[in-house]
Amino acid sequence: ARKCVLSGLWKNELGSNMTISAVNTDGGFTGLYHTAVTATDKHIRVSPLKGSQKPTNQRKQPTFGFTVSWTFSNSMTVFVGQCFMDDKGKETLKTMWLLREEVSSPGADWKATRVGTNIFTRIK
Ligand SMILES: O=C1C=CC(=NNc2ccccc2C(=O)O)C=C1
Repeated sequence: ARKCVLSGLWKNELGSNMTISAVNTDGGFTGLYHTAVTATDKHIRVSPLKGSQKPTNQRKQPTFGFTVSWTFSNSMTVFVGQCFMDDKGKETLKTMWLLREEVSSPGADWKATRVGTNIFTRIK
């Protein structure tokens, strides 16, 4: 199939894994994000994710967004990107993210959000 599908198991260049459930008819999906980032020494590093993608009946390489609510910190990350498929059928999720940390006061708001890129490739 020439369609790039979000459901399944993915890993990013940090070594984090994410599992995305079946995408429902309105493009919604949920999943679990297992971070490789040792942000804290806590062992629980699986966090829930929720997102949506553009339907693939019209699109072959849909855009999507999802939010990870980290279970081990007061931070939140939103990812936005597109699902690409190369001519060999290999799928890649090219994303940018915003990581919002909880800060103690509005005066610290300026330093609360980080931005970056992540590339996810399919596992198995
Ligand atoms: O409280 C925190 C601090 C750092 C975090 N880094 N993980 C990420 C941040 C952005 C993109 C990917 C990841 C990842 O874990 O793969 C997560 C929660």
